[in-house]
Amino acid sequence: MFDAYGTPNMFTFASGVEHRNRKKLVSHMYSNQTLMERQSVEMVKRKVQAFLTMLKAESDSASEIFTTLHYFSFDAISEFVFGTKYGGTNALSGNTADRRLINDILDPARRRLAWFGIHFPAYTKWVTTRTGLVGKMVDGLGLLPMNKPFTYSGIRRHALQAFYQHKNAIEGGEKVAEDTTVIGRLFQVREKHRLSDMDIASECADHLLAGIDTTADSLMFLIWALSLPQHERYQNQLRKELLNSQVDEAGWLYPRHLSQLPWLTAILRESLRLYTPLPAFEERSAPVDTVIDGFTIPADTVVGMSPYCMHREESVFPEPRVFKPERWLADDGTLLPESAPQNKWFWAFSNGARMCIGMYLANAEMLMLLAALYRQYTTVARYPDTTPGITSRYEIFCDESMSKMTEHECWIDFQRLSG
Ligand code: HEM
Repeated sequence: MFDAYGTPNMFTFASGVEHRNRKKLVSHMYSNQTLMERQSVEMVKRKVQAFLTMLKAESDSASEIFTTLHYFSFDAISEFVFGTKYGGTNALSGNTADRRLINDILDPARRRLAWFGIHFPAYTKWVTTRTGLVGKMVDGLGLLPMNKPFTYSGIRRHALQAFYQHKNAIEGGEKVAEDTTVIGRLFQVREKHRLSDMDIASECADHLLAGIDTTADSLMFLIWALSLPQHERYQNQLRKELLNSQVDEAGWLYPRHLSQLPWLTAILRESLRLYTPLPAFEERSAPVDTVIDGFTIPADTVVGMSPYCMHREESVFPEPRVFKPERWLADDGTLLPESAPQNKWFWAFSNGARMCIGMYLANAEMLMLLAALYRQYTTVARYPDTTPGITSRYEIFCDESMSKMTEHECWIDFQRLSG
């Protein structure tokens, strides 16, 4: 589904070898070590600062956090993939064209398109790629699962334009593609690994798309959950922990310390457990017969696991529908060890060879934003009886214990702490 410009990328390669070779080219850029050492941390700090500035400058509209957190994740991932000069966006600081690109994902018809893409891939590919007279006929006969423009088409256009800007700049002798960006890294290795223009463009577009909704939706559900009256004690606990933590001279918590703060990490884990933004079945198949736990799985059988189901396994997560961050803490208040069953069943970023490459980047964005936000603000859900809803593949995903839901909308009142 996420081929871009008709060219497969890491996410869509069916072959394990092609997938592995491509992943190796960029995986070190996404490692925790590299992210913490490089300017990425500074980039995330700038985005967090821009988010807080927007909260003050546009306090009315910034309260709708489905949208504003998309600006945050979009600006962060676009700079990580493309840098600041060509392709990095400025939605947080008010660039209207960049903000408009987010509208790309709002049309509910995208779920019908996703359903067709999964169940009738060949048909969907054919009808959605017709142009000219045939394209007009396909459209006129109502054969398209979704009216144009399709989901992500504006963002894909933006990514393609950024690719050509880089290419032209490099050919003109300009040094723009530093090795700190994904596109820079791919241009560096393109000769050795025989990457075509569209290989690079498709890979970059996919990383851009993969880093927007996921991070924004996760943050939205977390802030919403912490802002419900019944969870006030967790918000207070988090704030206490943050205000007691060491900060640098500019008032930032040290990024390396963030993932060791028990309440911050426990709240993030619990939110990703209940509200993982990709809850659906993750399909896998093997080219040879495989024996797992004594069961023979014939070659090419599609198997999979769903984070939604794994995260609601009652023997591991008692009262699975309840938001309980303390389930991630030991009796002495420290975080559970990595070997604890809860951690083994935690599947928000998947696992194995195809697991999320952006996990550490997403964690850095989420932890830094939450730490800065809850040191300065209290948050209250404006409609505490209403869950926000997001699009996950072809389902709407929301908190199923609430009777009301609004899709793509979440209102939070931010109150600045005095002092
Ligand atoms: C909270 C945020 C995120 C969550 C929960 C998440 C979750 C996931 C999951 C579950 C997968 C596996 C999907 C499958 O196998 O069907 C995945 C893959 C992937 N994610 Fe993320 N993701 C997040 C953020 C990011 C970010 C910021 C990036 C930045 C580039 C990213 C890039 C990718 C890529 C490229 C893949 C494909 C990896 C591969 O095929 O080897 N993700 N993600």
